[in-house]
Amino acid sequence: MSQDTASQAVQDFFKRATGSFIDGAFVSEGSPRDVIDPSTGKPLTQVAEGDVALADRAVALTKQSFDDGRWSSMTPAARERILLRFADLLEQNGEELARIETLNQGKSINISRGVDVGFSVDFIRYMAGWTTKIEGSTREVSIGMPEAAKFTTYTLRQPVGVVAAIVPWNFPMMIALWKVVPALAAGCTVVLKPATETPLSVLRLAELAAEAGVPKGVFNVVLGSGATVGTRLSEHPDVRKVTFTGSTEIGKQIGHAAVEHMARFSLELGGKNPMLVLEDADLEKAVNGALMGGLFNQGQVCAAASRFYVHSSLHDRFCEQLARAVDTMQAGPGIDPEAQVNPLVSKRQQVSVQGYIDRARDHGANVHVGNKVPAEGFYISPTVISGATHDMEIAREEVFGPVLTVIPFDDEEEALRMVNDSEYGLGASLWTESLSRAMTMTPRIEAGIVWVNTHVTLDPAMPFGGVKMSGIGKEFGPEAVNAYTELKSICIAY
Ligand SMILES: NC(=O)C1=CN([C@@H]2O[C@H](COP(=O)(O)OP(=O)(O)OC[C@H]3O[C@@H](n4cnc5c(N)ncnc54)[C@H](OP(=O)(O)O)[C@@H]3O)[C@@H](O)[C@H]2O)C=CC1
Ligand SMILES: CCCCCC/C=C/C(=O)O
Repeated sequence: MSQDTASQAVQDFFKRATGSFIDGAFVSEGSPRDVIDPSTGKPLTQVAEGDVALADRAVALTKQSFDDGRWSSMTPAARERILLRFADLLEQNGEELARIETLNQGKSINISRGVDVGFSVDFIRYMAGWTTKIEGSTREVSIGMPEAAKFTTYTLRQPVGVVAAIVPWNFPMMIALWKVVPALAAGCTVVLKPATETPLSVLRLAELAAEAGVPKGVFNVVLGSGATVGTRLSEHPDVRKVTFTGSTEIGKQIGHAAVEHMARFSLELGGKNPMLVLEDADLEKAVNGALMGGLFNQGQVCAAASRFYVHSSLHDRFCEQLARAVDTMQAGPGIDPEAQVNPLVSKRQQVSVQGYIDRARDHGANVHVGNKVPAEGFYISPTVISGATHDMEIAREEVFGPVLTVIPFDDEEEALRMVNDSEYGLGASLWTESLSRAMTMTPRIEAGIVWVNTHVTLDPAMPFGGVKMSGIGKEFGPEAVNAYTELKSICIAY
């Protein structure tokens, strides 16, 4: 698709996408809301937001589409073919989707093309394969009464039913797919609520899923606020599984609401992800890793590196090289592929991140602010903080912005203690040239994923999800599909 065609396709889509996508069509009723371009702060388009009544209607249709078996009773091979077609359509319309994501979220078009679209296409193809590989097992049992009857037992994995997916604004389309595709692969039907700020790309996804052959009503998108639509979806008695990515605070509320009706839930929550740079690390690799792991998507990544424990022999050079790098980065809208610094998603996020930086300065840390950024739009210049201590807010709380906080250490045991001294446990990285140190230290780090000499490297086959306050459950791999199934035991006497 040429750039001009893609640009025209985006404008046509803005006209069509008037609101939620339910039972195969856009719904225009509801309260109008401007969708903002973060690079200007001005409206891109407008959508109608739904309310509790629309959420109820969407759940009812999603339940009907599960109960009548239009999806769950299809053969696994037929579902797999539809999901593969969905991946093909995403790829064919990739430039349009990437533009929608960049215009709405603010991120670099390079990330939208390579990650939000590119990774998603690979992810769907990987997950489609599991559709035909969902397995139970036979079990040898020792049940008594051998003279009266013999027994055979086995397990079945069956789709859990209606899934509610509630997703954030940092990777609106990709994180939605991380939930919708394994759920569909398992035979579930899905109602999805995007973040208020970023409703657009998932609406286009829903259209493409329908075009690929996902039957009407099997994948619905309801727009609306977290307080109304989000709360209703998480407490709705017909929802059998809630899957959420976002803040720990809201994750806890969703977990409590789901437990009220014993719905299953998975929570992919915040992080305060450490990068531990040992004395023998390759400094250049570690600096590049910090820039990538900490500033990718303007640090609006749950697994972003945000606290850096660096051996004191490397600390000053590490900080200097980070500072030099941020001083040269050019800011601009995400749609400009040359711009290395892009706006954050919203004014709210800009204000929140700036607050963390200002308070770190007030608490006595050294704050090095990078190259200047435009006054219009929601920009924050990449910032390197040194001279902070491990107990300061900036070293403990999730900032979710382009802020790198560097803390020196001399003793590896003390560094490991600081790494683990966090309520979070999503991702962590260890930087060392010693295989032996890597093998010894990685099991001791409290995180769902530990990288060595890399950070935020993901693959659809590698389980992803945190420990402690970073969440419950895993995305990716066969674990993700199994998380949308119930395991049933069958026991036959004969
Ligand atoms: N793990 C991650 O990837 C993410 C972590 N975060 C962290 O959270 C901070 C705040 O971001 P924020 O956008 O407020 O995150 P939230 O957790 O509030 O939002 C995530 C999603 O949950 C919805 N939601 C909000 N309240 C409820 C509710 N009571 N019941 C059900 N759903 C709800 C939101 O809807 P709505 O948009 O309408 O409020 C959105 O769709 C960030 O600074 C960051 O630290 C944020 C996003 C992603
Ligand atoms: C595939 C490269 C990076 C993806 C980043 C994923 C972030 C997830 C999240 O914030 O939840």
